Amino acid sequence: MIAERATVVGAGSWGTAFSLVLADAGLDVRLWARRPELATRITETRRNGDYLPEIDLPDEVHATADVDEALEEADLVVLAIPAQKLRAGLAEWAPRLPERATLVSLAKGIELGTGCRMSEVILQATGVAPERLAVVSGPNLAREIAERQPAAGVVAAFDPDTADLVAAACASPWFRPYTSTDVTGCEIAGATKNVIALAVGAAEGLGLGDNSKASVITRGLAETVRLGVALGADPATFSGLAGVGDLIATCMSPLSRNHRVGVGLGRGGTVESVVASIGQTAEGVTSCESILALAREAGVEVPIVESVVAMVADGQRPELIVDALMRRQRKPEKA
Ligand SMILES: NC(=O)c1ccc[n+]([C@@H]2O[C@H](COP(=O)([O-])OP(=O)(O)OC[C@H]3O[C@@H](n4cnc5c(N)ncnc54)[C@H](O)[C@@H]3O)[C@@H](O)[C@H]2O)c1
Ligand SMILES: O=P(O)(O)OC[C@H](O)CO
Repeated sequence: MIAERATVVGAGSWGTAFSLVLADAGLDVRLWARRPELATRITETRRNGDYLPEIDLPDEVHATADVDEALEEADLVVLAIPAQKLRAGLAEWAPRLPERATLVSLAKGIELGTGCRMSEVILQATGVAPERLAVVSGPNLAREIAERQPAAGVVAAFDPDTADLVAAACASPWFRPYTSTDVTGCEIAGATKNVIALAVGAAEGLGLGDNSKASVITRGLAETVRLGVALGADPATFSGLAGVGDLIATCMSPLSRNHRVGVGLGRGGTVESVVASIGQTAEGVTSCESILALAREAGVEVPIVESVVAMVADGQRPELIVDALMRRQRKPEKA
């Protein structure tokens, strides 16, 4: 089976960029925008002025705010709304999903309150069989993808045939999807790197240099692997595109919203003011608390995640956090 028609739910940065990926791979794409006026503007200008203003969208991308029109004959339904909004959003979409459509999650977060990964939220909210679900992750900053800069990603699914189907639907000369069956690993890596990027951004905002940032990235990877493995992930996933690949992109790029929020906090801004000034989703801000809760439940130490929670949720100053991390008990690196 091949996918011919896709619906992308959510016309933000990544939903818009991914609709272009699918169109370049040869699919007919419906891009659903929550606001009818945005759908109209995209149709009229062939651009999404709110999120990717300089990018011309291919003719195969059709914007709409009508759920039924968006879903008509969809082979793939790609979910590109923020993690904390997904369950509520799916309540509206679930009863209208085409019976055989494959669902694809793009969100990189962990649900607050439940600790659910996005695949778990989707399965619970829609009741679809796990074989009909895939997750796309990797170092995929929306702007660079939309500019068609060459990049690779990972399509993870419980069923290898589903991973192949979705990979075929997004493959192009400039987007190279690899496949995986480690859904848990890709999701934990994708959500946790956002939190590590907040810490790295804060270090940058404090004026610290590359040694400090590389140290946080590397130890952040160590705690991500510990958490992922405790939750059943394959350790190899974390040295792949969804792991170290995305960690590097998000921690180092000024395009990353999580990195930028971290920089703002390091410079002394409040969470509210920094997040408002960016005006887009920075998943680490909300998911840091749910990731910490998951880690505590699994009995895993995640000191950097804990520090980010102290900074984001408890308003602690980043300088104090650096000090606390540096004063931790010495131990073997691999512990
Ligand atoms: N932007 C990227 O580079 C990128 C890359 C890979 C993954 N992601 C992930 O994709 C997800 C979406 O991120 P984004 O960058 O598109 O965010 P964004 O802030 O750019 O856009 C979010 C979109 O979701 C819509 N939305 C918000 N609440 C909604 C609701 N209740 N119901 C329906 N729609 C709602 C918004 O209107 C907006 O169109 C996040 O989990 C993010 O981590 C983003
Ligand atoms: O802009 P961010 O921080 O949400 O990161 C975007 C992507 O997840 C990078 O792969």
